Amino acid sequence: YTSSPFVKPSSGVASRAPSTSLSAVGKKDSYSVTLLPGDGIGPEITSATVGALNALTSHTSWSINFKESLIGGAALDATDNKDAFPDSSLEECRKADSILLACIGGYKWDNNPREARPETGLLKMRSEMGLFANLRPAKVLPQLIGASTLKPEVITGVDIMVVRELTGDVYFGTPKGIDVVDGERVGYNNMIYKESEIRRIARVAGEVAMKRGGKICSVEKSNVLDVSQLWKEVTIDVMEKEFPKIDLSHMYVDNAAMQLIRYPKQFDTIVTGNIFGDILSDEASMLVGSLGMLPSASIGSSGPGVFEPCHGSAPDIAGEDKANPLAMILSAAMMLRYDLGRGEEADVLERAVEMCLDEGWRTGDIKQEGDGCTLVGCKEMGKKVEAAIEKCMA
Ligand SMILES: NC(=O)c1ccc[n+]([C@@H]2O[C@H](COP(=O)([O-])OP(=O)(O)OC[C@H]3O[C@@H](n4cnc5c(N)ncnc54)[C@H](O)[C@@H]3O)[C@@H](O)[C@H]2O)c1
Ligand SMILES: CC(C)[C@H](C(=O)O)[C@@H](O)C(=O)O
Ligand SMILES: [Mg+2]
Repeated sequence: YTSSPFVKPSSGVASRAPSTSLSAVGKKDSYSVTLLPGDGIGPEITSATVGALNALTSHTSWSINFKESLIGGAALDATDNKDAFPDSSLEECRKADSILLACIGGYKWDNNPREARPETGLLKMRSEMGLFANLRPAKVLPQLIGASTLKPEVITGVDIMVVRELTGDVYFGTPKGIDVVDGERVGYNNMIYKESEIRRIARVAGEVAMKRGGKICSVEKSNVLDVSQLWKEVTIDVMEKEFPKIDLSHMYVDNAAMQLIRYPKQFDTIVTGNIFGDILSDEASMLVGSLGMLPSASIGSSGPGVFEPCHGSAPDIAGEDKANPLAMILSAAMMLRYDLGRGEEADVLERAVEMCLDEGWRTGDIKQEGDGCTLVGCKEMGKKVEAAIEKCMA
């Protein structure tokens, strides 16, 4: 399709996200994809994404078979609040070629005990499936320059890949809990990284950066934290021995949070731990214009990857047909490229998203007053993407 005059080479969000040697199942005639719609806006954006993928595969010789599974609050509701990621879902995920996840969480489950929270299901999935690397590209599209709260000259041309470690850090460290000590409650979590965990995420960052600008900024807090000191030492060692061409720099996370706003163009690839990556990637979404535009790929050293927007279940707009489905659709493009070995079709999907933006369709999160664009809902945005795909494939 890239030979079609209509399909310009994509400059899309995920297209600068190079495939790594991780996860890919490669080309097949028929792929099985497990869908995890989850909670809140999840079912709405999933439906738009499946519509876009079906529009795409109606023109290809290969197909995708979708099977839905439960995660998050939806799984808690179905299991009498027992499990936010039941074994049946894990099995479905393990045997699929790839997995598309929307988002989890919501007010209804916010007061559940930790083990019965939707978030616990998401963490269980990442951990059980060994998805230690989370790639979160933040590429500013020219069509959305006005959607950011930052000045155009600060964000034009920004193209950052956040490589976030996903199965370690305070998220998983033990001991953890809330105990009573000396008559008062004390809450604690443990920020912990093994050398091997740092080494493998540094390797992913090296691989990713070699296919991008060749520059890595490792973000930590080694001026204060021992775990960050180890992070820094191991990262330096990996780059010196395995990626000598990489231009490696180091930044404390507090400074990085500031620099991302001050001069984001200084960054190419950022490698960082789980909690810092979580925070910095949400921050980076405002360079792009909206959290509703940020896709991600969660991958491990083998088995299927999970492709998921960076945002949550947006309970404030759930069920109102207001959600932006583009982050999930762009996550599907990452799935095509990384897991399914279908880079050309991933280009088409990204190009279709850009065409919709060129045509002026905007969900509320990316609509500006006086921008001359047309406000659409989640469903309609999905249909516009489908129509753009038809034009691309014609
Ligand atoms: N990966 C995930 O599933 C994930 C990620 C983050 C938060 N969460 C969960 O989601 C719930 C809500 O968390 P939160 O409010 O802090 O974060 P959120 O990402 O759900 O929402 C933050 C803000 O961004 C908006 N937003 C997010 N995605 C959008 C989209 N696609 N289109 C338009 N607007 C969008 C929301 O309306 C809200 O105003 C919590 O239960 C949280 O734990 C889940
Ligand atoms: C919901 C939560 C567990 C999750 C995280 O912290 O990783 C979310 O914020 C994300 O970014 O995917
Ligand atoms: Mg987050």
